[in-house]
Amino acid sequence: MSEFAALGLSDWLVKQCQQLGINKPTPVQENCLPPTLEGRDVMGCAKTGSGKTAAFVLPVLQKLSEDPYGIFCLVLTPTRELAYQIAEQFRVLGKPLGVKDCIVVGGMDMVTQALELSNQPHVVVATPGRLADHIRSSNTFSLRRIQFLILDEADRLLEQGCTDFSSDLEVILGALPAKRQTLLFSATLTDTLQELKNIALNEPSSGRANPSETRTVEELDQRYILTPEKVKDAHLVHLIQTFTDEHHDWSIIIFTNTCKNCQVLTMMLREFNFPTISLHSMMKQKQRFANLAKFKASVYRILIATDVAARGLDIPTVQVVINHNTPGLPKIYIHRVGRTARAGRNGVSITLVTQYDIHLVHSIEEQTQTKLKEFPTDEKEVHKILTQVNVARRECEIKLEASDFDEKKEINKRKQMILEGKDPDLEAKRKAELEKIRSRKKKFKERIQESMEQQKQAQVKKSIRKPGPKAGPKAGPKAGPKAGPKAGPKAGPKAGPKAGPKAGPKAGPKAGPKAGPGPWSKDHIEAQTWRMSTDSGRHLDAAEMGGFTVTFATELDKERAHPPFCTVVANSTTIRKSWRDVCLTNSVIYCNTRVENRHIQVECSVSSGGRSLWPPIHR
Ligand SMILES: Nc1ncnc2c1ncn2[C@@H]1O[C@H](COP(=O)(O)OP(=O)(O)OP(=O)(O)O)[C@@H](O)[C@H]1O
Repeated sequence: MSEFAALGLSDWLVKQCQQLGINKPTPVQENCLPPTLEGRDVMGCAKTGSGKTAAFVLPVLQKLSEDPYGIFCLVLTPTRELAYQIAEQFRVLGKPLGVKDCIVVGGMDMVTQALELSNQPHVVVATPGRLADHIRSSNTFSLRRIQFLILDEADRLLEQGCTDFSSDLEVILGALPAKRQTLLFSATLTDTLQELKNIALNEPSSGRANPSETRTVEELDQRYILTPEKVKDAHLVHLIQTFTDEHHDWSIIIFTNTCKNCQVLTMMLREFNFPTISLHSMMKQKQRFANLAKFKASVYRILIATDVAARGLDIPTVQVVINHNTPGLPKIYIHRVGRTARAGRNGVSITLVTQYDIHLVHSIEEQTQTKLKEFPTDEKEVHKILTQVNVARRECEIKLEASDFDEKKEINKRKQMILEGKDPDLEAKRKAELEKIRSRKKKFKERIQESMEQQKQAQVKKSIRKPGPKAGPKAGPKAGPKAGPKAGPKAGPKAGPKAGPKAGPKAGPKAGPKAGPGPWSKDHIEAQTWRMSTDSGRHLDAAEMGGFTVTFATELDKERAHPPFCTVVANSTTIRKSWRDVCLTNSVIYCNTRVENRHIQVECSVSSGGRSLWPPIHR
């Protein structure tokens, strides 16, 4: 007797399995088949590529063959591609039974789906959003008699990721009978265990093989490459070149974090003549299916995808998975790398890690209980192509910006809002209002910070003015230590506006009256000068070169329309600098003259379009 038969599977199904090369049950099938056939709820948690789909398809088909009617079974899954893959398994394994299935996913014609649903299919495979739409809008079908509810990638369906299924699930669960069998499957069930148990209603049998073992398969060689962000693409091109040179029949999936990045990388790799195709949620559904079909048929050997392809896809030819970005969550990593090394085959995963992602690698290693090994690369070769690759990428980015990619994104967003019953224009208005409030708050905060900074600087200035050993003999008779016992307290905090003229022998008439107490007075400039000198440890040099640090970027930013000019008078020499120069020198204005004394007299003003901008109080 075959091992499948020993688990309680009917002869016709055992034969069907054998025809498909499924001879010996995998551990998850061994654990899940008997309780499902007994009528119990089941939670099947097993590694990627371990045959979880057959673990629920086989018992459902057996039960269906005993009492066939429609709609008998509902399978929910997070992605459209996965829905088609599951439906195919029902069709292939249930061929002798003539199983009628119906796929209900977004991006496809709703009327056709409604017609198919009303024809009482045996099995409905759906993504939650579209099925909930049908339940809300139509009464031509009923899910009240279903025997099986299956949540594939159950943890994804329950978590609140970028797509939140919770409200759709509520609608769907409300349309189902309480008396049913619920089967929950994923390679990463642990995080959402309690919610899953609630959905299962009856205490579910756990189909987990061994909870303490590693969470990725042994056949997977898990590697990483530590790289600076800007060398990442060169590493990617080099890796693909190496793999395609060495293996003609290998397929590669590259995961990246955004649709735009996916598109840019696809364009860039095509520039290097790699047969590349993409899969992301901003593509039309028909295009998504077509691209996946071409990749499965090895017409294209490289698929660049977002996490829309991270779960469930079963493509045996995939030998390599490259993570162009390190996944933020270990479970996303587990699913991504699980696209290779499936059903006992070998595979390699390579994660490109920047210095900022090292902590992510640590948590991946902790969760998977596997240490990632470094992938040996020829750095010299990578650096040889660095400029070429980065230029190609930039060109592709420019091309994409020139296309209507961002516009399409907006249109898709609007469509999504309309589907969710929201008014896109109203939402846009609300968003703009929110943005205004946020920016007002931000400006307010900045102003407070600025004034605090000014207060601090004023204090620094006052403390500098205190006669100390550094002000020394050059600071003039009154400010220096020789000024006698009274010099200290007078030059101290109470010295205020008078500190300017008394600070040194060259204080001169110009500096005197204008050196008011306000934050934008030239005293302020001096304070800044001193602060910069001491901070940078170039106390004397800065003064000798006549360098003055002036902090006015926030004030000037508002005036970009008329490029402002900055006029500095240092020891009677006037220099005029354009705003651009000031920017380029990091707000340090350098005088042309060599200054003999550290106590330089400075006047600084900034004007724009004939108007004086700075300092606002004194000029
Ligand atoms: N008992 C078996 N013996 C050999 N191959 C099997 C067996 N059961 C399933 N398979 C094959 O293993 C492959 C992976 O199966 P499946 O897609 O169900 O994995 P999975 O556990 O659902 O993976 P994932 O977690 O990535 O969704 C399929 O190609 C399937 O046909």
